[in-house]
Amino acid sequence: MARSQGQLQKLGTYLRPHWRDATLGVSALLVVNAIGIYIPLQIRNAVDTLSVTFSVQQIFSYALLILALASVMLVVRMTSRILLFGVGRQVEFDLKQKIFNHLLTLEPAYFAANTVGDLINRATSDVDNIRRLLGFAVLSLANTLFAYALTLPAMIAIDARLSLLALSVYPFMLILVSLFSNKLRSQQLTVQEELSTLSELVQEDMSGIALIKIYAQEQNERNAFRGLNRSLLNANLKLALTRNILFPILQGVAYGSALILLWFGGGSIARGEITVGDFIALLIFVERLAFPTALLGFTITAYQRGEVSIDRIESILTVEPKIQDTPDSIPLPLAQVRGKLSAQNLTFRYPGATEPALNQIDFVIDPGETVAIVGAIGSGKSTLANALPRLLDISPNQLFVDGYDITDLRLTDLRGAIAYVPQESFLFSTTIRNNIRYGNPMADQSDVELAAKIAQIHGEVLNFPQHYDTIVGERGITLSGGQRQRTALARALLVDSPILILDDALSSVDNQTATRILKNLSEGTVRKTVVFISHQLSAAALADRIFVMDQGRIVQMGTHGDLIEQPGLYRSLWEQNQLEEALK
Ligand SMILES: Nc1ncnc2c1ncn2[C@@H]1O[C@H](COP(=O)(O)OP(=O)(O)OP(=O)(O)O)[C@@H](O)[C@H]1O
Repeated sequence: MARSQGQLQKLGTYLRPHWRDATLGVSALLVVNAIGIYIPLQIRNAVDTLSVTFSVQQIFSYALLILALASVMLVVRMTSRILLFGVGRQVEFDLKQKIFNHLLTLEPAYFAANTVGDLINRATSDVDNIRRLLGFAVLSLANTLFAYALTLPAMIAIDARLSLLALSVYPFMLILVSLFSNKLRSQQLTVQEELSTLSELVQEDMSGIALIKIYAQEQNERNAFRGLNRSLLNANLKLALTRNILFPILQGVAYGSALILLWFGGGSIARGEITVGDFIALLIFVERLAFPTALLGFTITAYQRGEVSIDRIESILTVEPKIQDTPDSIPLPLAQVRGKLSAQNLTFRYPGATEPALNQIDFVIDPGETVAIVGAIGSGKSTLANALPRLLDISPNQLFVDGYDITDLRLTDLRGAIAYVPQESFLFSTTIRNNIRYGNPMADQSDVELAAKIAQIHGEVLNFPQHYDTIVGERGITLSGGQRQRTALARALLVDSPILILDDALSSVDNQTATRILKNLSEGTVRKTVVFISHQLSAAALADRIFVMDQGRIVQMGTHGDLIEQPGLYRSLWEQNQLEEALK
């Protein structure tokens, strides 16, 4: 009960911004129902008057009145539908906006724990359920309520006994609908599931088309598709069968009540208890109530489905971002950032992990210094790169920018001070120009080109069909791994932040080009602080200093010259690297 109250309150909050439209829509329904009562009463009067004294003029004036009323009812009904379905659509818009905005506040770890498919499902199907609930369900609930509240007294005023007899079959309609609606719902769900399995197969096969051809698996894939497509067909046929059974039965029940009325009403007319006009009015009233009654059953199902969806949506909206500003966050304007980075006893453990990914790390990196971080796979290099712009939930007093604890700094300022190129270079489906100026959309062409030149991609962009206007990504041309990485680097260079972190961001670029890029970076007029994470030791060797990581710790620090003099991990990595180079 308390849960249901909570859901109703939530519905109230969703509706509140649109209360005017909702109230107008519901009021319009009241008018529709009032006219709906008035018309049968006029028909009764017409029949009764005309059976006593027949006149063409009177028929004409009754017909005109009924036509006018029916026209008004039509327009008001349309208005109520436009308003109420509009409210559903508005709430759908608001919720989608709210979910998307909220998702943008959450840290990457949240997305690692929740699949994108599930989040998209909540933002589409669940929001859709709420839209239906607020459009269709509010409309039908109000309609049923008004229909009964106005029609019942009018019917009882004509003949209470006949009215109750005629309506006695309607509870069966409700029971039938609620019995069938559970079945309809589970069958609808099966159809949706079968459809998404089929779509997943198509999506996967189209992405892996080269693999299918290389392994000559076309026939197997065809068979798999046929199997899934058949399951979808079966699910659709079952759903159609249930619908095709239910709707004629409902119609039958409605006719049943008309039959009862005929049976008992005939006698009442003969005994002079009601007039023929009364009888016709009753017949119309009973018919009027059939549709809202059946709809009530579906409304209850829509409400139950909506309740589940409210829970699923609220479970996203109530997640508190772990990494966010506090009222005491300190601003750090870009112009004041010097670019000093330091760590004190930095330790970080991923949720559920037994070993820390970063273990008691200490360092100081001076403004303008280029530091390479090298080490074995899984030694914690990317974790350190993610920790600096606070993409991970780092505890206070461990990491500092210009002496400020990063957890005290305003997030936009901290991230504005750091340009970060992650391991996976992600490009949006837009032009190369827009990809490069993603962090600075107002940058002009000369800035875009300068960044592209430093990142050693400019020459290749000029060879593309539309140069900087070439569309890349899913809807455009496919760039090679190295081209993607250098485009992502140009994007980071364009924002011109004093600190640049490259997380293995040049792994697909050949050693010579990587070395040239690193030289470009260290030769700028205003030197950036560069953290260069790499497995390419020949490029890393150019750095001012090298940090060597092993199992979450920095085990060695120094210049390339110093480090190859000492026995240790760096020297063995370097010797291995030299051997590999010689064997190439
Ligand atoms: N999201 C995560 N959840 C749990 N453990 C993680 C997560 N990301 C990384 N790890 C673990 O943390 C450790 C450090 O990983 P990290 O990616 O920082 O290493 P790396 O040195 O960058 O490796 P590589 O050179 O392969 O990029 C590894 O043991 C890894 O399995």
